[in-house]
Amino acid sequence: MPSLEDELFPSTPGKFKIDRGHNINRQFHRCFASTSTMFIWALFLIALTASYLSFQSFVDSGNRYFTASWGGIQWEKQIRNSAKTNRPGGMSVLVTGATGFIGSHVSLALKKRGDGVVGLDNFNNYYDPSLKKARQSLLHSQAILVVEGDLNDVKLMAKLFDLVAFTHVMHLAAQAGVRYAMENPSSYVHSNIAGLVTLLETCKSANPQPAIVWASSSSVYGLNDKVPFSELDRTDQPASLYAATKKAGEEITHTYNHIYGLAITGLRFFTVYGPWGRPDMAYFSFTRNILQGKTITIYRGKNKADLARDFTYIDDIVKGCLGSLDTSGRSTGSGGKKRGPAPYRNFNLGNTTPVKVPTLVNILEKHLRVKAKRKIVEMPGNGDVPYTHANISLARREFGYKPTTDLQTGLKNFVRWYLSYYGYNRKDVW
Ligand SMILES: O=C(O)[C@H]1O[C@H](OP(=O)(O)OP(=O)(O)OC[C@H]2O[C@@H](n3ccc(=O)[nH]c3=O)[C@H](O)[C@@H]2O)[C@H](O)[C@@H](O)[C@H]1O
Repeated sequence: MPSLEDELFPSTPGKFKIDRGHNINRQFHRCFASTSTMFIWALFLIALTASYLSFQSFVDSGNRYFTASWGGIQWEKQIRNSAKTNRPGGMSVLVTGATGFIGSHVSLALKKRGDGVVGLDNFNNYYDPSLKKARQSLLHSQAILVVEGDLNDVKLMAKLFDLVAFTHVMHLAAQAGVRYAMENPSSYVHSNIAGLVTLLETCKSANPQPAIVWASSSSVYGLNDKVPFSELDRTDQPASLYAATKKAGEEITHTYNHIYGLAITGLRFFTVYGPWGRPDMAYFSFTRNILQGKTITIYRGKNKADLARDFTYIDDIVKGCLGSLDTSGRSTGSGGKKRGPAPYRNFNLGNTTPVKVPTLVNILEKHLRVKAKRKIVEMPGNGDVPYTHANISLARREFGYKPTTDLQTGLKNFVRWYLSYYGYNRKDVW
């Protein structure tokens, strides 16, 4: 069987071998053979160049043939339909991370009140992608299209803005998780830094420029020990790479606001929980392990102090996101040029009531009616902070943010969802 190399480079001299017995025709044959050889070689070179160029353009078309499923007239129509608003003065919002926990809830809430929504998500496997697919089905049932693609795909991002004049971007796509940053640091740089910059570059060039609301994190307060955390407190002591990339995001967004006139709001979320939540988070994995009779590990801080979090319920966070979008103000630039100052804001979105982690476990035990097997260990030095506590007066003043769900109620809703989603019969548990 000929190798690929043999096929690409056939042994041309053999093909034009001259019969040495025909002397009269020798000159003619030699001449003919050399002309033909040159001709064949020329053809061959042209063919080779053409194949190289077409291969290059195939590769250049953004790897999308290999990795993503977007493009085509039908797809473009679906994007435009999904982005259509259904109320006077409605927004057209690009939601990144749309099949994530917060992204799916915010997308549904926007659609429900008549805003147009186009989702974007790369469906990565940081946690079970089937949960993301299930959230996608939910969005699909409400006529929200989620494009499968990566923030770093410059061509896709530009295409989306070619198709729709988005008024707002709700940027929730990120590599989440505080402790995972020690396992896979580059994924944080890829999504939270490079992906953010690609998004901002796209938004800066868009005409009109959208206003941007994006997910920062309570983790930016890092080792700050002044409580409750206020937006005026220092955020220059991150305790994890995750926190450092979120803090960097705040600095990067400030730059784009300053240079290009993009209206930008950063939301510092405080340990968000609830139905359709993230399986990597403590309340979720504790629930799974308690139900499976497995031991849960509870971290404890210095001097045996319990860790505490300002756990914030998803519905309150959704209200905060919508309030931020509604008050975002407008970007002022066009054609990549700033035309005047635009709003730049950062808000805490927390619950204002920190709860100790062992108390969270007590509440789960009560709702699940199963006793947890607990193992208490010293907090490993992997990026955790001992406690978080939000001062939310700024968000309250700007858009009336007022959380109303306590941890008891929120976890009850979560447990109800968990049991039904994973097919538990209540009798199995109680
Ligand atoms: O507010 C944020 O900005 C972040 O919130 C969330 O981080 P955290 O507050 O660390 O939440 P989460 O992991 O649920 O741990 C909760 C508590 O359980 C403790 N914890 C955790 C795991 C375990 O096995 N044992 C344990 O005690 C643990 O020590 C901690 O005290 C998001 O994940 C993050 O993406 C980001 O959004």
